[in-house]
Amino acid sequence: MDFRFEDIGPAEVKRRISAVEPLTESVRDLVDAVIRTEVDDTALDDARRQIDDIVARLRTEEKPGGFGVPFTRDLVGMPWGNAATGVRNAIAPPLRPVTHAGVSTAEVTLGAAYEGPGGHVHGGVLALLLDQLVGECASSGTSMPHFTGTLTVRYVRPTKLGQVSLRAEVTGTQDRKAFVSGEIHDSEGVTAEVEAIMIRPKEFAGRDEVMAAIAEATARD
Ligand SMILES: CCCCCCCC(=O)SCCNC(=O)CCNC(=O)[C@H](O)C(C)(C)COP(=O)(O)OP(=O)(O)OC[C@H]1O[C@@H](n2cnc3c(N)ncnc32)[C@H](O)[C@@H]1OP(=O)(O)O
Repeated sequence: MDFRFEDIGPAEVKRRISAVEPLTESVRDLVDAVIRTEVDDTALDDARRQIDDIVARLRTEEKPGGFGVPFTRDLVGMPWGNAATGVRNAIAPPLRPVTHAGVSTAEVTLGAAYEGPGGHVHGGVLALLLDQLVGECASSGTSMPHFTGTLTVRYVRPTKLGQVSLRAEVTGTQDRKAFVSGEIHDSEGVTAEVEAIMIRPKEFAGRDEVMAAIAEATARD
């Protein structure tokens, strides 16, 4: 598992997010524009050249592999490359889950980039968002990371592109397992339901073990 530690606090986290997030939003907008544009072939080719120049500039300094999940000195995770929530990831819609009293919720707008059946959301995207939400729900309930063991999605009916809301709740626990139920709604009601078995890996017996795993990974870097 790629854990790292960075000796930074909330002000530096905020600065880094505000520096990169506008770029992520612009790239998300770019993805949408490439899908929907009706400009001619010359304009498409011109756009490609300009984008290739920008990519080359960004790649002059880059990390190997993925972004990983660095932790701050307060043990706050920074999963900024995460496919569902990452503040650096233009593929992420992004999902912004909020957990209160054991219930996780999120509202997100899914546009052209998330299409599967015409005018409707791709089933894999719905599974991605539900997976993330049940993960955050199980993990925030115990303040310990839980990974997805089994995720069962029932697609009730097609989900219209546009705004959707998600909800997840822990329905039971047994040793290192948390059982989580959830659902997705579009403007006309429930479109998908999920049942998940989330598991806290045995190496994470408590906060001390998580700290040790982060320290070990940081020392390896
Ligand atoms: C805040 C963070 C939010 C992140 C959200 C992101 C969610 C994700 O996408 S996580 C990525 C996808 N998931 C993974 O990659 C997980 C891959 N699998 C694993 O790492 C391991 O198999 C793991 C951690 C799930 C279980 O391993 P381990 O801790 O060794 O389990 P093990 O000791 O064999 O079994 C413990 C219990 O879980 C059960 N179990 C094990 N695997 C599964 C499974 N896949 N499904 C259901 N139950 C399982 C066992 O039967 C056992 O139950 P019991 O105690 O009743 O006998």
